[in-house]
Amino acid sequence: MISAYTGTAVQAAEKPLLEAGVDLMARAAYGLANAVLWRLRTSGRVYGSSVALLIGPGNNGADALYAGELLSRRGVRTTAVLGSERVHGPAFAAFQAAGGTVVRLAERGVRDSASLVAQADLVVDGLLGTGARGGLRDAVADLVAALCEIGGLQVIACDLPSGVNADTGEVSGVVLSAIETVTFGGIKAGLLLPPGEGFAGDISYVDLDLSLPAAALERLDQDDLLRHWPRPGRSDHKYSRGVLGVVAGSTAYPGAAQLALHGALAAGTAMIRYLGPATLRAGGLPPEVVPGASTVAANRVQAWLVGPGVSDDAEQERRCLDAINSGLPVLADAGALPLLPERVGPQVVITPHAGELAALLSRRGHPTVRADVERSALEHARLAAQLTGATVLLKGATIVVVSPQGEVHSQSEGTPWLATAGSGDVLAGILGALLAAGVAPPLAAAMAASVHGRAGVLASGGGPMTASGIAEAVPQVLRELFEGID
Ligand SMILES: NC(=O)C1=CN([C@@H]2O[C@H](COP(=O)(O)OP(=O)(O)OC[C@H]3O[C@@H](n4cnc5c(N)ncnc54)[C@H](OP(=O)(O)O)[C@@H]3O)[C@@H](O)[C@H]2O)[C@@H](O)CC1
Ligand SMILES: [K+]
Repeated sequence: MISAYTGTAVQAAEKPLLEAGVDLMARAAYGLANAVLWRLRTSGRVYGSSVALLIGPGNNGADALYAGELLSRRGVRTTAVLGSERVHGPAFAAFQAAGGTVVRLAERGVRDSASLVAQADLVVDGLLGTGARGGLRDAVADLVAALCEIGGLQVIACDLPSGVNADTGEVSGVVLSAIETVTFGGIKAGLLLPPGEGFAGDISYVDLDLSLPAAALERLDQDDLLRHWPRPGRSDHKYSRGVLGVVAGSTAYPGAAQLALHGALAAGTAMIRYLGPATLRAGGLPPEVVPGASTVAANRVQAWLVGPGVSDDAEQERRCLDAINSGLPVLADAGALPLLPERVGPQVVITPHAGELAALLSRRGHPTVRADVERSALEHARLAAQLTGATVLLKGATIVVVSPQGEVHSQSEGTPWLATAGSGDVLAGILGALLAAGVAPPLAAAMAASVHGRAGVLASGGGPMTASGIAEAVPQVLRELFEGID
């Protein structure tokens, strides 16, 4: 499990150590300098290479300056570009004493400073850290915009990319994309949330031995999947492993039902009862799927998966609603989302993409557009969980899961190739399988996101793939997971 924290929590945990005289900044700077040295070494040389340091007014800038001091002493040509009048005095003095060059943005101007920075082998972003309020401003924002336009820079972010909110991953204004973020004391939640994660690159962690509180966000790893993924015991039979009821598809969208069913079967559901249009029941179903009784109430199942491909079909919509109101664990996706009652219980999971989440919030009196959700995903997913009472899985390159109790997970094992029609239906199937097997909604949602991403990577192999291919790859992902386990 990877745990991540708010900036405030990390700062609070630093306080007692700082009061006891522990030089945390020296440890942070040492970690940052080592990351830079490693990058320089792997790209050819340390001695005589050049590093530009972008320096802000606070302790984030101080970390970068102290790292610059260490780099200068190793023979690196360092240039600090001071973004503001204010700078951490002792760090600045140490940097200068080690022979670093200083450039003031206000004197040198944006264009000149940008071309100077762009000539460096590596750039360290020490403009803003956990003390930031909002994004980069004024000439510093112009400098970063100019650097983004030049492009191709090798940037290492100090603690977090400046302009990314440490707690939420929200991005304000312009942000330099890093190849690596060296983060101190605790991984900041914003580094594992969209859109911030997209700017962070690889995350390196410098341990400061802090006593941290409960995590603000958790990300499952391979061990968590192995520990929690349901596996049949010797005495299990097809009913005891959990029966999934599926309400999916319509005459207009038969494929979505197919993909959701494939996803659920691939993820290990032993018994599926399907409710849908006669045309689909008559021959278009995978042979393993059992046609269910026509009403929701007449089917004995442990969980429901409703909504994929449901469109303009009153009978299917009635079934979706009955399933949502059944009190059983239920995953409501796609066509079921507009049918969601005002409040539901915590056994309900909804799986919107950004546009669907915006529509859901707008229907509930919070006018929202897709771009709002994309800019601050966590905030909007959290609001939806609070308003509906459901666990929310927000789809995207980084998937965010928020439970109505406020638990937050994020997963990003996937590949951009996963953005393909039907991919979400397969995800719904995987998640439905876990709910039917009795896994609690937030954990089920995070595990489904993880396995869906891994299956996408396997199916893609670096190239295009189909949604069916994702479902076909799921058993292989699980086989590799269980390898060596009895
Ligand atoms: N304490 C320690 O020993 C350790 C600290 N650590 C490091 O410290 C970092 C946190 O340091 P920090 O609290 O100084 O915050 P940071 O973000 O550097 O600067 C805040 C300054 O910027 C200003 N400002 C705010 N928003 C702004 C904006 N949008 N645009 C422009 N300016 C803005 C704000 O101004 P003010 O609020 O005073 O007006 C304030 O002066 C943390 O990320 C980690 O790197 C680690 O080394 C571990 C040990
Ligand atoms: K930074």
